[in-house]
Amino acid sequence: MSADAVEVTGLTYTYPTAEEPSLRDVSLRVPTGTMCAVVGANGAGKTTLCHALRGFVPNFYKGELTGSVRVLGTDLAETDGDDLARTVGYVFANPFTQMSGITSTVFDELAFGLGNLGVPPLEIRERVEEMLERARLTELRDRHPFQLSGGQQQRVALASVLVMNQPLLVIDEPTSQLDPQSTDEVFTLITQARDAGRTIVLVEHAMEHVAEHADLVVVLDAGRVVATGTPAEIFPDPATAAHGVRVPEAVRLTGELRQRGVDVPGAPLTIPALAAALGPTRAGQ
Ligand SMILES: Nc1ncnc2c1ncn2[C@@H]1O[C@H](COP(=O)(O)OP(=O)(O)OP(=O)(O)O)[C@@H](O)[C@H]1O
Repeated sequence: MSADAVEVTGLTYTYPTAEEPSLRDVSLRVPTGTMCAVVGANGAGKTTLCHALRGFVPNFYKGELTGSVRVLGTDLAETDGDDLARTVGYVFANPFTQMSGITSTVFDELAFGLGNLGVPPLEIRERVEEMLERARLTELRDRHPFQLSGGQQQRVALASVLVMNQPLLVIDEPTSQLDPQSTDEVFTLITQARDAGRTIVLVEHAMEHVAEHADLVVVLDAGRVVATGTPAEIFPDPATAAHGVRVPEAVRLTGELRQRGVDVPGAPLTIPALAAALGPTRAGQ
């Protein structure tokens, strides 16, 4: 297998009803076992890029696509839907879209995809029980998925994909409806998946978490990749905010402190790192 789980080369894509391309000559590589965050302003093309990694673009949405998308070394143009379902797990931004719509409990919702993949019933039970536990969903196991709150549905949607163990996970805004504690928990689950060797492509607006956990950040602006690098390379660069990306609070505060003449060493990305950079005496004053 290639060392890169994702290799996108010269990808340009236009939706059937659109006049302009939503992705323009996009090239990017995501090494296997890493977490890549895709960031950018509204309409930059983040979801469209996610769709391309799962083949929804152009197979479902149609439209015009040039360039290539390779996942785990295979060109998606030569892969059928069943193979892709085994290879790429996809978490939609709207959990309602994710729900199968035919199960009546959270337990069955988590089991649904495994059943479709032909996993034996005993193994399904074990894997679902373990996932419910890890995702702190055990208390909701007998509830109807449509009777849950938006945030609870979002956690169920993520868990129903994580339980399938595909090697590539494409996750579109998994924390948009979550409170801070649930957001932390979701990042724990995602980083555990990465640390277990799975590759993650993530669209996320919680930049503190992106800064702390992502290995790679790709900045999109009007369908183009305008920067790629580590969080430490991307966030302190003034060009990033100029592309409409909200930077972590620590980066903004560092800028303000420096404008006021405070010497902040390094490029802290998180509040604890900023406090540490300021040193025990100053932080304690
Ligand atoms: N089904 C569609 N048909 C036509 N145009 C579309 C379709 N979906 C998205 N677009 C257009 O493609 C561009 C990129 O949209 P996309 O949803 O990928 O951006 P995004 O970065 O995910 O935005 P957001 O942060 O608001 O979710 C936008 O100009 C949007 O209007």
